[in-house]
Amino acid sequence: MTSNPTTSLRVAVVGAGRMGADHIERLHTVTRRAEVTAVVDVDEARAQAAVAHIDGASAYTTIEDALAAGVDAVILATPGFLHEEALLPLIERGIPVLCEKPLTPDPESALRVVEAEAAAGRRLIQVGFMRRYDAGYRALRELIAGGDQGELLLLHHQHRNADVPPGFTNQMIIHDSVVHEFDAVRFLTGEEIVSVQVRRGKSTSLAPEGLNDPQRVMIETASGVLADVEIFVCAQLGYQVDTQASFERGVASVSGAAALELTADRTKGRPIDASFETRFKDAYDLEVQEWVDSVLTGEPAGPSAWDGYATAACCAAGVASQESGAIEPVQLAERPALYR
Ligand SMILES: NC(=O)C1=CN([C@@H]2O[C@H](COP(=O)(O)OP(=O)(O)OC[C@H]3O[C@@H](n4cnc5c(N)ncnc54)[C@H](O)[C@@H]3O)[C@@H](O)[C@H]2O)C=CC1
Ligand SMILES: O=C1[C@@H](O)[C@H](O)[C@@H](O)[C@H](O)[C@H]1O
Repeated sequence: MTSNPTTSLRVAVVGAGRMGADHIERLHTVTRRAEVTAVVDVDEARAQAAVAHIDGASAYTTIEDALAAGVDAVILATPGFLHEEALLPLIERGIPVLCEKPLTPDPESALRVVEAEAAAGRRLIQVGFMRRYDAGYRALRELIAGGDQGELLLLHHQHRNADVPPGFTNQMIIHDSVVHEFDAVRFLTGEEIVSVQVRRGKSTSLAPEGLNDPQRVMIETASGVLADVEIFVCAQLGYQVDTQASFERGVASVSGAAALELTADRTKGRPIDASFETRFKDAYDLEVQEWVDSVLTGEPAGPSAWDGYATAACCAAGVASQESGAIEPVQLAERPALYR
């Protein structure tokens, strides 16, 4: 796209499920300089329902049909294992994409996407790591970079979901959920992750068949910062994503609890969010706005396909460690010049 502040980006949202529907609403009601002109879903009724209240938007069952009608950019919100087959043709056609995380679930397919983009010679893909747009995570990153509290030594993450659908597997707990912490650790420290260890302990009886929940993940960065993650996706209590950082001279916390502490009805406390849609609403809004603006100006700025690949490599180490219990090294290919 050429730089023109009055242009309105014609966006196709591919996948009108839970996250796609949230992005469609955001584009329609919050985002400036963009409009939803197409919704693509293999479930035709779902695509039609998603556009019913949006003037000028049409429903499709294939990306090709939507592109033929004229689209400037795509938000890809199909399940992660379907991302590669959608991304490769979009890269070939030079269409910018905001791809929901994970870029792809495994490093081999993620590297194919990176290589295709590097061959195209320009950044077209932004990955939906929305924590990079959260005010708390941004402030923590600045604190770490500024060094006022001394060196960062440890990060502690709690990532709790109320529940997950049947069929959610041990592998998914890593590449659908912990992938956010892999990216957050890389974002906060500015370092690559060198090893991952996962311990599966006692499991809640409330997890779907075949899922160990919670699990404990230990991450080590290139300079030796250790980050631990409690990932607990059937925690019942609501949606909770918090991080504490221990420095040489202090501790800083990122917490979603913005509400007042209230003492009433024999209870003292703060409400927590029910789901990611509310906990990270401001972050998703900013993520999509900055992506739209970067497409319009032709200056990509958000998390890249390389970030998607590097986190997929961490996921592979995590999945290997779920079986071995060992500290598994993260193997990375050479970073193409496009991402340096
Ligand atoms: N950033 C975040 O916090 C979150 C990100 N996500 C990510 O968003 C993506 C979608 O997840 P959900 O919305 O939870 O899944 P979902 O299962 O609710 O929706 C997926 C949709 O894609 C459609 N679909 C499947 N194959 C398709 C194809 N070939 N072409 C077009 N449509 C197709 C399905 O019919 C369905 O409507 C995933 O990558 C997931 O990891 C999901 C939740 C939160
Ligand atoms: O991306 C997300 C979901 O796909 C994932 O399943 C959840 O665990 C995360 O908290 C949410 O942000």
